[in-house]
Amino acid sequence: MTIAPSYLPAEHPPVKFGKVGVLLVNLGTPDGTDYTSMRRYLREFLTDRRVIEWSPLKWYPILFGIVLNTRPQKVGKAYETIWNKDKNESYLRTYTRNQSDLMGARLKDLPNVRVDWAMRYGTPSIASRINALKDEGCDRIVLFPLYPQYAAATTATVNDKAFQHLLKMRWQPALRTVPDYHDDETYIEALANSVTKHLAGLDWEPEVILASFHGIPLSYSEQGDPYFFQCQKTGHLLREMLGLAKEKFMITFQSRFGPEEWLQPYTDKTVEKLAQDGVKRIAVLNPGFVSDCLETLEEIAEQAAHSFHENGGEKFAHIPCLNDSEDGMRVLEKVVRRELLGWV
Ligand SMILES: C=CC1=C(C)c2cc3[nH]c(cc4nc(cc5[nH]c(cc1n2)c(C)c5CCC(=O)O)C(CCC(=O)O)=C4C)c(C)c3C=C
Ligand SMILES: [Fe+2]
Ligand SMILES: [Fe+2]
Repeated sequence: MTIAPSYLPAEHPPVKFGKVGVLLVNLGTPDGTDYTSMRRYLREFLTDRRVIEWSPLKWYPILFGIVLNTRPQKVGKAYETIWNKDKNESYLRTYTRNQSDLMGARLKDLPNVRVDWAMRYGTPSIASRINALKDEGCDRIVLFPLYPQYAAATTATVNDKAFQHLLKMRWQPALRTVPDYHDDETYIEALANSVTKHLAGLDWEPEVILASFHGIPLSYSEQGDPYFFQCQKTGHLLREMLGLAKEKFMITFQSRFGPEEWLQPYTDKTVEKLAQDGVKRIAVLNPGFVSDCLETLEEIAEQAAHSFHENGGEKFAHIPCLNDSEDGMRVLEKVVRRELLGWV
C-alpha cells in the first residue's frame, strides 16, 4: 500500500506501508574460512555480553590477547571441512536462506506478508534486513529467533539486537518476538519422524540414541535460564513419542567453551564412555539446532564419530537436523502462522 496523495503534499515521495514482515534469524556464520573472516565473526560473537557474561575487564585481555589470535586459524580449519563448496558458504547460511525462500512460498495465501532472513553475527545483519522489510512497506515485523529452546545467549540476544536497531528509527515497525517451541507437538513429531526415517535407512540398530544439545555454562542455568529444563522436556517428549526405554535414550550437552563447568552430561565424555563400556552402535541427533552447522557436522558427525570408533565403538550415525525438509518447514510454518494471528 502507498499513502494516498490526497493528504500528503504533492511533492511528498510515496510512502509504503501496510505489509507484515517475517524475519527468520539464526546465530551467524563467518563469510569465509580465512583468518580475517573468522576473526571478524568470532570477535562480534565473543564480545556479546549475552554470550560471555564475564566482565569485559576480566574477559577482554583473554579474548584479545589469546582467543582471537589462536582460535580463528583453528576454527577456520574446522569450517573448511564442512564448507558448502557449491555456494562458497557455510551450510547454516544455505539452510537459513532456503528456509526463508520456502517459507515465502508456503505463505503465498497471505499476499501482504514478506519473508526474509538474517544472522545475529555476521551477514546479513538484523538491522539491514529490518530496514529492507521496512522499505518494502512492512510496518509490522514478526521476529523469529530460530531456536526451539530459549536461552539468553541465543534468543534474547537476537531480540536485543533488533530492539537496539529500533532505537535509531523514527518510524519504527511494530515488533513481535516469537517464543520458544520446545514442547510443540509438530516439532516433536518432526524430530521423531526424522529419527525413524534415518534409522530405517541403516542396516543396523543403535543400542543407544543420544539427543545432544548445545551447552551453556552451568552458572547461566543457576541464574534462571530455562534452557536446561526446556531441553529436558524436548528430550522426554521425543523419547516418549519414539516409544524408547529410558536406557536407550540419553540427553547430553556439547560445544563447551572455556574453563567453567557447563551443563552436564557432556556429549564428548558420554560418547567416549559408552564406547569404553562396550556399547558398539549409537546414533546422535541435535534437536536444538534448526539447521546443521559447524557444531553438528564437524563436532558430532566428524569428531564424536571419530572418538567413538577410537574407543572401541563400531557403528555411529549422525541424524541430520530438520534443515529445509518438509517436516522441518511444517514446524516453522506452524509457529509463524500462530504468531501472525491478528496481523493478517
Ligand atoms: C560461551 C560461549 C558460548 C555459548 C554460551 C553458546 C551458546 C549457544 N550456541 C548455540 C548455537 C551455535 N553455536 C555455534 C558456534 C559457536 N558457539 C560458541 C560459543 C558459545 N555458544 C562459539 C565460540 C562458536 C563458534 C565456533 C567455535 O569457535 O567453536 C553455532 C555454529 C555456527 C556455524 O556457523 O556453524 C551454533 C548454531 C546455541 C543453541 C547456544 C545456547 C543454547
Ligand atoms: Fe554456540
Ligand atoms: Fe564446537
